[in-house]
Amino acid sequence: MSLLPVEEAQQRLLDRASPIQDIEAVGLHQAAQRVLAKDVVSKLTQPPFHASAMDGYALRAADAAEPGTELEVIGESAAGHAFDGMVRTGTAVRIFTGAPVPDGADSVLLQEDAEKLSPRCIRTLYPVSTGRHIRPRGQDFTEGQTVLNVGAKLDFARLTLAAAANHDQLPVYRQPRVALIATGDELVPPGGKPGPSQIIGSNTFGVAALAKDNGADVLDLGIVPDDRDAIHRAIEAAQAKNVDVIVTLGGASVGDHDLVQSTFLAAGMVLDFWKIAMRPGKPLMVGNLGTTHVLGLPGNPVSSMVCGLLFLEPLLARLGHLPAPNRMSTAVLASPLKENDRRQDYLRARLSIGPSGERRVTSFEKQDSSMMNIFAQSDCLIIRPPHAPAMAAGETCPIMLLRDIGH
Ligand SMILES: Nc1nc2c(c(=O)[nH]1)N[C@H]1C(S)=C(S)[C@@H](COP(=O)(O)OP(=O)(O)OC[C@H]3O[C@@H](n4cnc5c(N)ncnc54)[C@H](O)[C@@H]3O)O[C@H]1N2
Ligand code: MOO
Repeated sequence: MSLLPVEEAQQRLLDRASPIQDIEAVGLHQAAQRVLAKDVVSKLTQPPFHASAMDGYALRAADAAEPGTELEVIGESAAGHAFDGMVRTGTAVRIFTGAPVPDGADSVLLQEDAEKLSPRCIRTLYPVSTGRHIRPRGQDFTEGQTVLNVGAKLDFARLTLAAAANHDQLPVYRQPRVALIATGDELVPPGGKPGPSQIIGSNTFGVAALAKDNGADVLDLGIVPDDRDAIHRAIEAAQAKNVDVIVTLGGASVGDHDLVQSTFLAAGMVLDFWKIAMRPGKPLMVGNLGTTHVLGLPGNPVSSMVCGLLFLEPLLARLGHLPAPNRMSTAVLASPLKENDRRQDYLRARLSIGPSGERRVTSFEKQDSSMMNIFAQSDCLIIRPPHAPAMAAGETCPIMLLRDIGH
């Protein structure tokens, strides 16, 4: 099988994926960052009454046209406690922010603009115009109005609007369910004391975090040894949970102990493609087990992270009705790059801001795909297309952002 170009591999993966249609109703706290499955129609009008925007006095603007007018204070309207009388000429009602404006009043005079002569009498110091400091009923939205559309991701602002529109539950699409299976006899979980020839199985945590960032519900099936039966049991465990995606970590290459592909094939997986013209990440495998997407990520930590960014992230976005995060940008090279070979290269690199405010990028000298320390220090990946010619410092190159500068 020849090496597949990255973009073609991404397209083939996405062509097979369709957004999840299952809908569930969840409480508002659970709804944060989820995607709306139906329009949200307001159940009430907001504000539900003409409301004061300030602390002061509700009155008739005509009474306050001339500063120095004395008005009788006939009552009080506070938030949650309306005044149910009528404001007539020559009278005012003490009012507080958020309180209903009493009948008859058409404006609110700031308390700073009034002199309190006695508990029942004020003198106006400034004129006030009609409607001043009053939030009209329905100014924000009205009952029956569509305030949010299907497909909206419920960020903090939209969630607050949905709550204000009197919804305590919201219909959202089911999150994509992702099972993670790390394979390798050498792997032990973090926190213990690795024996001779053992290393820490770390990739799961990064891939899980990336999947969660992209809206997934993650099931970590732990570490399984390089053993067909053990891998098969993990596949069955994933299937029992009806996951949408199974991600394996390691065992994707061609060694005698790389058993992932053969075990999945024996379990019925239809292989879509294997081996991509990219570095790192060449042995990436993609297939389908029934309706479940299978992503076999290489074991080298940087390879699995880069494959996660390039393949798992857009897949989860598609399944979850979201646009894939746009990580693409450009930067000015701070140091030259040599010509590239046939694999699309993703060079770990650091960003800085140049003297004219331009974004400058410096690639790390060492690019070994096992080096997580360098990857974690990288702000971006410089993209080097297959056979890209050498580039001089000062030229602009495409990059893929890993995080915002300074984070
Ligand atoms: N003869 C060839 N050998 C290799 C090729 C090839 O084309 N021909 N490809 C190389 C490339 S490129 C990569 S990438 C690796 C990936 O191989 P595998 O996916 O089979 O990965 P493993 O062999 O299982 O592991 C590689 C490396 O990563 C460590 N590892 C594995 N899982 C984890 C984990 N969950 N957390 C942390 N580290 C992990 C593992 O111990 C190995 O050191 O194959 C090359 N070989
Ligand atoms: O493609 Mo591998 O991921 O170079 O180490």
